[in-house]
Formats: sequence, C-alpha cells, structure tokens
Amino acid sequence: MKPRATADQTADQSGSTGVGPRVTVDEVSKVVGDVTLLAPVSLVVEPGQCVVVRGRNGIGKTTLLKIIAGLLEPTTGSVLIGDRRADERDQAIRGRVAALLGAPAAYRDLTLADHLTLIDATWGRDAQSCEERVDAALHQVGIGDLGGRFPHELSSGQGQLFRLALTLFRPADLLILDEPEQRLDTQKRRALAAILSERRDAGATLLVASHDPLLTDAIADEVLDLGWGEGNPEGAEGHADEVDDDPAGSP
Ligand SMILES: Nc1ncnc2c1ncn2[C@@H]1O[C@H](COP(=O)(O)OP(=O)(O)OP(=O)(O)O)[C@@H](O)[C@H]1O
Repeated sequence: MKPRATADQTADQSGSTGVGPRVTVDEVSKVVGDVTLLAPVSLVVEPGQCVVVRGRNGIGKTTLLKIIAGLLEPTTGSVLIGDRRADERDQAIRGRVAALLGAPAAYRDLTLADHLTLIDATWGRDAQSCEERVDAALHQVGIGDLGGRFPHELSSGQGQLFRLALTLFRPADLLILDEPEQRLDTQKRRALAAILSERRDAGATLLVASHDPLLTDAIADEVLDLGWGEGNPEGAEGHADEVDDDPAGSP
C-alpha cells in the first residue's frame, strides 16, 4: 500500500489539493446510432489510488475518460465523483478535476509561461509568487528553458510536455489523463511516471489511459482492461485487476 495524504492538506505549487475523491462508475456505456463506442463498464477508484485503463485501439478508453470527466453524457449508467454526478458544468467538479483529453486550448500570441500565468490568475493564486510557480512547473516537466517560446515553436514531444504542464498546474485532486506518454521519449516517460507517482502519493486520485507498460508499472494500483479482441466492443467486460495480474496478450 502506498503512503497516503491526510485530508487537511492544502494546495501546493504542484497543483495538488490533497486527498482525491472516490470515483464510482456504474454500468456506463456509450452508443451513437448503431455504433457502440463503449460497452458497459463498472469501476471504483478509491481516493488516492491510480487506475490505468488499457485495451486495444478503438475499444473505448477515451470515451470512458470523457464520460468520467463529465464531458460526455453516457447512454447508460452513471458516474459519481465523490458524491456528485460527473458534470464539468458543476463548479465543485471543475474545482477538483484536471483532465488531459486531446489538446487543450493554446493561444498563438501567448508564450508557454504566459499560458501558465493565465491559469495561475484564473485560480486566484498569489500574484507575487506566480513567476516562481510557473518556472517550477515548466522545469518539472523538462521544458524549463522554453518558457519564452510560443506553442507553435515546439516539437511534438515538447508540445505534449507543455500540455501536461497546463493540466498538472491547475489545482486538482482528480487527474484524468488520456495517453499522457504519447510522443515522449523514454527518459521523459520515466520523468512523467515519477511526477504522477508523486501526485498519487500526495493523495490525488488518478485515472490514466495508457499503452505504455513502463508508465503502467510505475503508477498503477490497479489496471482496468477493456479488451484486446478485434471487432465490435459490444459485450466487453471491464474489471479492475491488481496491477501484477498482467493478462496474456496485453502489451
Ligand atoms: N464521435 C464519434 N462518433 C462515432 N464513433 C466514434 C466517435 N468517436 C469515437 N468513435 C468510435 O468509438 C470507439 C471508441 O473510441 P475511443 O477513442 O474511445 O477508443 P480508444 O480506446 O481511446 O482508442 P485509441 O487506443 O485508438 O486511442 C472507436 O471505435 C471510434 O471509432
């Protein structure tokens, strides 16, 4: 069992706000027309635990994370974040969930540091110490020397590190990350694993879709396999396994 934070922790400069919520996913599915995007799945992520979701391309990982983040209405079932229904329009949910699901909005005329400064101001943090926090956040993900660049001046891997910085910087005790390792080299994936482990050990709840065994081994308390077979995902059963139970055929 990993060390867990106490309930009275307050926000620090990493964006952590203390003990995360329990996430309860009950028979959630998504169907559009006659296409099943996600077959019914149930899952409980305990506060301060990390569940890695995996499965073949197109099985529904991103769809599941979008539903849990409250960005997408499920066709069946329900999701609770703590005791509240997952809905990104709910201020209480917005205040505790940071999600990296696709590319967040970036502005051509703002530098990387400007973007983080904007987030800092949005969340009402102390303006005097903002520069220090921004600098630390960029350094944390390995792009400390790129604060003066514009988003379109980054390589694809640097762009991913910037998106991670944006996501990790805002206050949150529930992190929902869709393939955060994409485009990163091995060294950066190891660094990412260390950052996410630190957030989890500080009490945050994590839900991460990933194809990366390195990241999964480093951060997962449990693994949810949505399935590996070809064809329509109809009938796939999701269940969380202890991380050591690596099923045959999985990467
Ligand atoms: N807007 C949409 N309308 C119809 N089908 C969609 C839509 N978005 C995604 N899908 C389909 O839903 C299924 C699940 O997609 P999703 O992106 O959740 O899969 P995934 O497991 O995250 O895949 P990957 O590993 O490739 O990222 C796929 O078969 C995809 O083609």
